[in-house]
Amino acid sequence: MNTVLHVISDRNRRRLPLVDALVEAAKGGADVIQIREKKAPASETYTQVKQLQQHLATNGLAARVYVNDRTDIAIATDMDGVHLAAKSLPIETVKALRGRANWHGRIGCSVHHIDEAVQAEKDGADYVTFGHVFASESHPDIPPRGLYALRRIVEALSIPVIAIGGIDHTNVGAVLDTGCSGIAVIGAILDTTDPRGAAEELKAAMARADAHPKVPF
Ligand SMILES: Cc1ncc(COP(=O)(O)OP(=O)(O)O)c(N)n1
Ligand SMILES: Cc1ncsc1CCOP(=O)(O)O
Ligand SMILES: [Mg+2]
Repeated sequence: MNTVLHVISDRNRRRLPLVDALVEAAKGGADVIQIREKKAPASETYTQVKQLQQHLATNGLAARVYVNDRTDIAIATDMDGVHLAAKSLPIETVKALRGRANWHGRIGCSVHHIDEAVQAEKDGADYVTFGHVFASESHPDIPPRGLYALRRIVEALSIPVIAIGGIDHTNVGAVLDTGCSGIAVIGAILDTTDPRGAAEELKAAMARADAHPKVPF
């Protein structure tokens, strides 16, 4: 069964212009591209999403596009999903908005502990992301939470669990061995001058892992 690769944008951790880097990642096999620009005004994120959607369509790329936090932009641009962070609207509220807008995107959220993960599933999240699993440049002051904690969350939940934090082609096999449904990365793809090659390398390592995700993403 396939596991998925999410690539998350970070304007401070990329070598190429951001949209170009994300399109290259999609060419290399990224399944989901998430626009995560916490400090950008709505109009800027909206424009970035539109550009990315257009470039993916022009290149015939099937990668799905998600946005971090901004349910309004997800609905306005008919995105494939929204990823809710700790300070985002509550899951139940976003589900209600989804229904009212007749939008069909998925709603995921970040969790940092098993209790939060169980609660997110109860609240109706379509998937959760747990991390950071390994040391990550994004969280230099917080100790990594590790593979054991990831495995416990996978075992406890019936929705897909995506792993994040410090994941690359050298350790992705151990991550997928937990039964999680996929991975999310920034540095392994964006912090390179060849995001396409890096995505291909990571997808090849994922394929070699012969993973058996508990649930498909
Ligand atoms: C797929 C995916 N997983 C995790 C994150 C991290 O979310 P973040 O915006 O950092 O959320 P909080 O840590 O603030 O709760 C993500 N963006 N995407
Ligand atoms: C946003 C986020 N949340 C937990 S770890 C992380 C950063 C992931 O980046 P990298 O893949 O470079 O460790
Ligand atoms: Mg975070």
